[in-house]
Parts: sequence; structure tokens; C-alpha cells
Amino acid sequence: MGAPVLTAAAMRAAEQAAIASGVPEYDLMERAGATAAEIVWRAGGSRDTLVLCGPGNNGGDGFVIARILRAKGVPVRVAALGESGTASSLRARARWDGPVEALHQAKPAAQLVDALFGTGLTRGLADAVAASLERLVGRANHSYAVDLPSGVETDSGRLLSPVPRFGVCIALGALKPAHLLYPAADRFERLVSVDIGIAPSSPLHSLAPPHLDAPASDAHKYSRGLVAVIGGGMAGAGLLASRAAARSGAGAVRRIVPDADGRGPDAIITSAAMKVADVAKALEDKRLSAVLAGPGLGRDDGAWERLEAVLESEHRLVLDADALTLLADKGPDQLPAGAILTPHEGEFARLFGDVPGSKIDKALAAAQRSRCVLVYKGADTVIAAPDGKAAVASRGSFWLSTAGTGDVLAGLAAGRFAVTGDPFRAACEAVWLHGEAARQAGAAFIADDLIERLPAAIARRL
Ligand SMILES: NC(=O)C1=CN([C@@H]2O[C@H](COP(=O)(O)OP(=O)(O)OC[C@H]3O[C@@H](n4cnc5c(N)ncnc54)[C@H](O)[C@@H]3O)[C@@H](O)[C@H]2O)[C@@H](O)CC1
Ligand SMILES: [K+]
Repeated sequence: MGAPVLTAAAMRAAEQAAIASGVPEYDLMERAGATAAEIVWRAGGSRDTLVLCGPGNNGGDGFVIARILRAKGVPVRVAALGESGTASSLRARARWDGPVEALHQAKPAAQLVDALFGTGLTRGLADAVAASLERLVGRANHSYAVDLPSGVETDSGRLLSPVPRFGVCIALGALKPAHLLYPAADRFERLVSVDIGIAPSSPLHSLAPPHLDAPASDAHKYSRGLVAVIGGGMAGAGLLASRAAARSGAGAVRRIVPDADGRGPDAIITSAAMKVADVAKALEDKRLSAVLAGPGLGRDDGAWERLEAVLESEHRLVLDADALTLLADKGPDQLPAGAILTPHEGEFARLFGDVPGSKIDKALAAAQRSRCVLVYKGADTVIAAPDGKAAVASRGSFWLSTAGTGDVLAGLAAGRFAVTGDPFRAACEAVWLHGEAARQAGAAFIADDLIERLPAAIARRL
């Protein structure tokens, strides 16, 4: 499992639990401030520093940071936005014995620490405040956002007002959704998460690198998982998916397509299934461990009939692309429980409509409604299970925004589903391997290049 991700409310509850167990609230602020100050100090030594402090506990952290840096000999100035309004922030401010400037009059410094707002932000910053922040961050050579960049909404990652781009974001106590969800996750270059002595637990996690197994000594191609990919009019998409499934660690891949076109690696068996009855017959094979439908399936009546045969087959299913669009048209109530669904934003909206909340909330609601594992794709991909657990993959390669990468992911998900039999685990493994293959591929790659890198990505996690 990755690092726990806590919403603002969950973070407050974790903080309350720590306080109830005997840790004074102010101690948490001192720890948070001291740890953040240490990070700034190690990176920057005695650079000229400006700390911006807001009215809440985020501002309190700022006063602690300023005091500790100054005690180390760093030239520190503090600029505050109004008076401190919480008991702990008042205490932290009282312990700062330097002057406090007004934010709008503050002069820039080489190093900027933003402690204006954190998880308590409820609305966008006033225009003048957002402008000051933008000006001061823009003029600094090094900038740090304490807990969150001021102006982002903790639970959704939305920008409530314009937010400049920081060098480092120091997440206090636990990650929040805004550290992983875009656009907020793009408002800093580097993310550092620090322990402040509370033990957060959450059904939400950042996506962790998987632990994969090499085949056992008695393994054979069927025990390792036989994957069927149901093709249609567009052979290329189905081929990409089939080739990804073949390099996913599964034992064998079979393409079931209208015409046996002889394309693809020799290791992939291509069977011609002209009629729907032929598809149904091919799906009677009890050795099948997972079936993928969608990439290149088509959207005509013939495609729907082929998909119906898949839905009736009772195999482990991965549904992507055209399969999702067809289901959205013909009735989302036919989504088969226990499947993996891999929609992008458009497909998600077609299938589930306008679901309220953050991307995580949306994915969880859709998973619960469909009783499927959702892989809600994008620069931030959310994997959600019907039981309420979710993993968020973020900060991956933006070069993945190219044709065919979704087909590769779908094939990989089908392959991992065939290997593991567990849809949530398979989806997490597939998303991680896909991201790792992209990291290894570097820049300007095409979807085919990802497939070549899957064996190396798998080898890293054995
Ligand atoms: N939860 C925890 O365990 C800990 C939290 N700490 C810090 O406390 C922060 C949360 O503190 P708070 O809950 O006090 O919240 P914030 O300090 O983020 O800000 C809340 C204050 O700003 C006001 N406010 C909200 N939006 C505003 C806007 N657009 N313009 C003007 N005022 C606005 C609110 O009414 C409230 O007074 C965290 O981000 C973190 O930095 C740490 O001190 C230590 C431990
Ligand atoms: K902040």
C-alpha cells in the first residue's frame, strides 16, 4: 500500500485522535513547523527568507518555521495576513520576537515560505492576496508551500484562486487529495511528506509500486493466465491491447477477431470469429482467466452483439473504450459486477453522468454503483473499488497523452487480472507498470514503445 491520503475532515479527525491520546495541539504545530524548517534549512542554508503567515494554524506553522530558521542564523522576515485567529497560531506568533510586516507591503526574498492557508481554506484568496502571493513566489529563487499551496482546495485539487507554482510542497502529517489530483498537483515541482507524529489511516492511498511474483516451478501457460481480447473493426487498438496483455506476465493471449488477419506476434493466437455465435463459442473455453473487450471493438450493432456475448460469459472482464460507450448507450445497468472498467473522463461522464465531488469521490461512487473496479484515467488516475478503497496515481509522465496508451493499459489490466484474479490489485499493478514503462520510455514515445518496456518494468518489481 502507498501513503495514506486524508481529506481535510479526515485530517482533522486524525489530529483530534492524537490530541485525545495526550499530544497537546500546540505540540503538533511545533513538530510540523520544526520538520518543515529543517527541510528548508537543509536545502537553503542561510538564504534571505520571507515567511508568509495566514490567520489559521497554517500561519501558526509559518511562525514556528520563521522562529526556528532565525535561531539558526537565517535572515528571516515575516509578513502576515491579518491577525492570528486560533489558540495555537496565537501561541506560535507570540513566540516569534521579530517584526511582522503586512502582506501587501512585503518585499520579495530569495527564499519564500507560503504558510497562508492549508487544509482550512474554504474559498479562494482575495484578489489582492492572490496577487501578492504570485508576485512574491515569482520573485523568489526557491519557494516552499507549507502543507498545501495556498488557494488549492484540499479535497478536490481545484484551484479556488490563481496559485503560483512552488518549488517544493511540504505535506504535513499525511498526503491530501490535492497533493495528487490536478490541477493542484501541478502547482509544485517536488512533494515532500513529513511525519508529525500522528498515525493517519485511510481507505485512500497513493499508488504504491506493486510486489510481483515470478512464475512457480510448476507453472504452465494456462496456470499463468489465458487472456482473450475481443477485437472488432479497428485491428490496431485490439492488437496494442493484445501485445500488452502478452507482456503483462500472463501465460497466453488469444485474439478473437472477425477476420484472422495474421497480424501481431507469433506468440499471440488469432482466432477468426465471424459470427456472434463464434465469439460465444470461443468464450466457452473454461481455461480463460480474463477477457478484454473494448479497444477497437467498434460501436455498431455487430459490436454490441459481440459485447453482449462477452457480458454473458461470466469470465473476469476488463471493459474499455467502445465497450464503455456501447454500455452507456444501451444501458449502464448492464455493467457486469466484478469487472474492471477503464474510462477516461468522457467515457466516465457518458456512463455515470455528472457525479458530485472530487475525482476520487466520483470514482468511488461509480465503483459502488456498478460494483466494479474503476480505473478513472487521466494525468491523475484513480483506482476505486466498491468496498470504498482507492489508490491515486499521480505525477506520472504527461507524454502518456498519446494515441493507443489506453489500449495498452487495458491489455495490461486484463493480463494482470488473469494472473492475480483480484480486480483491484490487478488494476493497481497495471496502472503502476504502465506509468513505469512510460518513465522508462522517456519523451515523445508511442504506445508501442511502452509495450517493449513492460518486461523491464515487471522485472523491477519481482
Ligand atoms: N491537522 C493537523 O494535524 C495539523 C495541522 N496543522 C496546520 O493547520 C492547517 C490547518 O489549519 P486551519 O484549520 O486553522 O486552517 P488554515 O490555516 O488553512 O486557514 C483557515 C483560516 O482561514 C480562514 N479562511 C479560509 N479561507 C479563507 C480565504 N479565502 N480568505 C481568508 N480567510 C480564509 C478560515 O476562516 C480560518 O480562519 C494545516 O494545513 C496545517 O498547516 C499543523 O499546525 C499541525 C497539525
Ligand atoms: K500554505
